[in-house]
Amino acid sequence: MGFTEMPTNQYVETGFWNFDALFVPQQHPARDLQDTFYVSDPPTAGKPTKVSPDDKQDYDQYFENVKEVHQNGKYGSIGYRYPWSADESLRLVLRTHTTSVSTAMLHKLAGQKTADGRVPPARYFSIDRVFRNETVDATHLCEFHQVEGVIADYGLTLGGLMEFMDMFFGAMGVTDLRYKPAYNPYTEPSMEIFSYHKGLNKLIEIGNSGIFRPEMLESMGLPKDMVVFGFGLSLERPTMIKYGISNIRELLGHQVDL
Ligand SMILES: COC[C@@H]1[C@H](c2ccc(C#Cc3ccccc3)cc2)[C@@H]2CN(C(=O)Nc3ccc(OC4CC4)cc3)C[C@@H](O)[C@@H](O)CN12
Repeated sequence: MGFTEMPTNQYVETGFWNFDALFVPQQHPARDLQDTFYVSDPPTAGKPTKVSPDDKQDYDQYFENVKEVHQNGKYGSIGYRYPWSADESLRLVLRTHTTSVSTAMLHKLAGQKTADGRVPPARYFSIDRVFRNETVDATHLCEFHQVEGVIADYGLTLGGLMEFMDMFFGAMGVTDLRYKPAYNPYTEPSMEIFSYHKGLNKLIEIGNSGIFRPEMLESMGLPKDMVVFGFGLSLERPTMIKYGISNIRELLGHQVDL
């Protein structure tokens, strides 16, 4: 479907890339210790800097834009109006979603211009480990594999996102999807995606999606008329359903024949 794989081989992120750049406020519960693993050594990282000589991006301006959009609002948003802390944004975490990588890829895209001076459309995907300080039980571990896709283009609509999700899941034989309004700090509108599972005789949640907010996209320098879809699901849930596995531990480690 034209997606390029994202480089997701870095599990430790700053709060900046995992939360602040996604317009997740510093008081958001997802940033609490009961949800996020913080790395204590080293406790913080330096401010984001150029990743390679051909990196055209102005990271100082990006950092200022993120601070401003949280603290006072920007780009037509009233923001959250709280004193944004640079130190808090530089704390290190085990990434709670691969959307931190999608953010870095979109920021890099914003620095690219085609001959007509426009940021080119792009499609990125990743499938990799994410870490959450969850209470471990039969279906939850402190980590899971997130499948994520991002589509950046001009003139995209919410109906188009639904149509794409119908195609994406349709390719796996999952049809007749239902969409339910949801909330993510970084996407507005957001939708949970459901499908009726004949075997389980009930509607099951098969993913989440949304349109990234201007507070996130314009802060990184993407043009106002560029729209970006994001969607995600896990690898463990479909695997457990497909193979009738009730305990998530059966997916990992040595198989113990009882
Ligand atoms: C803390 O839980 C997060 C995880 C995981 C998840 C949720 C959201 C995203 C996302 C996202 C996103 C949204 C907007 C922009 C960018 C990314 C990614 C993974 C699954 C997402 N879920 C999930 O995978 N369910 C699922 C997926 C597929 C499936 O069968 C396949 C079709 C054949 C069956 C089930 C839904 C639930 O399991 C949910 O309770 C658990 N979710």
